[in-house]
Amino acid sequence: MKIQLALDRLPWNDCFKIVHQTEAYIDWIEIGTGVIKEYGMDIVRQMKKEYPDQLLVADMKTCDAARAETIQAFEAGADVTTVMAFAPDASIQAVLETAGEYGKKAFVDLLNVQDKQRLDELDKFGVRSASLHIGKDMQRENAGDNDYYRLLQAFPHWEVSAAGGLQAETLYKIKDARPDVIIIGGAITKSENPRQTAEQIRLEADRL
Ligand SMILES: O=C(CO)[C@H](O)[C@H](O)COP(=O)(O)O
Repeated sequence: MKIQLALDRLPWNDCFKIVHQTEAYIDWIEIGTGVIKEYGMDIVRQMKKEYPDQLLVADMKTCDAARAETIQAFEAGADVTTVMAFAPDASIQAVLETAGEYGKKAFVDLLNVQDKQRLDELDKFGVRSASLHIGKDMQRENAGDNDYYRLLQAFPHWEVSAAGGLQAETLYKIKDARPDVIIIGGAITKSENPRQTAEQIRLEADRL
C-alpha cells in the first residue's frame, strides 16, 4: 500500500521541509488544492525539480476547463492530476484523454458521490483510478462508514486511493476499501513530529 503525503494549507517552505522529514516513509507527494491556489504551478514545478524520482500528484480537483487545467498540471511536472466525479461528462473525458496523450494518470475524486449509476458511467468513460474522499467539511459530521469504503468493491479493476482525516489509529477503518494508496494530510503535516508520525503510519499501513 502506497502512502501519498498531502500538503494542504501550508506555507511554501513548510511543504518542502515536511517532505524532507518524511521522504523515507512516503511514496507519493501531493500538492494539495489549497497550496496550488496559493502558489500556482510554481510549487508543482519546484517540487518536481527537488524530487524528480518521486511520483507527484497535483490535486487540481478539476471540474471545468479540463483540458487546459490538466495540461497545466502535467507541463509543470505532475505525474498525476485529479478531476471531480461530479464534473460534467465532457470534463471527465477531456481529463482522461489528455492524461492518455501525456502518458500520465488522472484520479477521479469521489467527494460527495456515492451513486452506483455515476460510478458505472465513470467506468464506461474509462476511469480506472478513483479516490474515496471524505472532505474536510464532511469530517466534522463524522462521515465515512463501512458502506462508503465498500463502494468500489464492484470495480475491482480500479486503482483506489482513500482520503479524509486518516491517522495511524484509524487506518483499520478503510480495510474494506482495499486501497492501493492512502492519502494522509493533517495527521502528518500538523504533527509535532512529522517524521515519527509518518513512520507510525507506514508501520500500520504495512500491517493492513
Ligand atoms: O484532498 C484533500 C482535501 O480536499 C486532502 O488532501 C485529503 O483529504 C487528505 O488530507 P487529510 O488527511 O488532512 O484529510
